[in-house]
Amino acid sequence: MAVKGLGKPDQVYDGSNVKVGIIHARWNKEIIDALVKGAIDRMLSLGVQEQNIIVETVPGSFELPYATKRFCEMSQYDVVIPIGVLIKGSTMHFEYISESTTHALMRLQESINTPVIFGLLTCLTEQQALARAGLDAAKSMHNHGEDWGAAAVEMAVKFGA
Ligand SMILES: O=Nc1c(NC[C@H](O)[C@H](O)[C@H](O)CO)[nH]c(=O)[nH]c1=O
Repeated sequence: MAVKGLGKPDQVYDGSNVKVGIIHARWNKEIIDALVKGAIDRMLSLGVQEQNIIVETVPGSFELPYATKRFCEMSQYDVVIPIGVLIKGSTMHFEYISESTTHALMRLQESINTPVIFGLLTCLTEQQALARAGLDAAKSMHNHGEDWGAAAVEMAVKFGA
């Protein structure tokens, strides 16, 4: 039995009154699109209304923190899901973006007083990223976007402003 992971949800949360913002990067589009679809499909299955899921895009993951902040200043959301896919290249670019973006997204919650779901994949290989979007041939992992959608509904219902 797998130990790692979220396990069965402790409760199913009703998303019918939840308004969600998804801000996603456009780097690594095939993987991004699968993650975004996974998050949306899971939220719809939890009762979130389609018109209450607002999607915006940015060029890359480094733009996510600022865009998420402005997104929440321009409209009211119960929760936001920044989504990005970072894949290690041959330089230190990956490390600097991963570290700075992760810390910025964590800190952002206090300043916007809105739950921020961590939708950043930080992968050492393309194969790792494909697997976490449910796109690898072996279907070795589930689509992590589904987890982010479920977390978004729970956080909005429990702690939404
Ligand atoms: O370099 N690799 C990646 C990347 N770089 C671009 C960066 O986020 C930003 O958009 C530019 O530096 C301009 O500010 N952005 C990603 O989302 N994934 C990557 O794997």
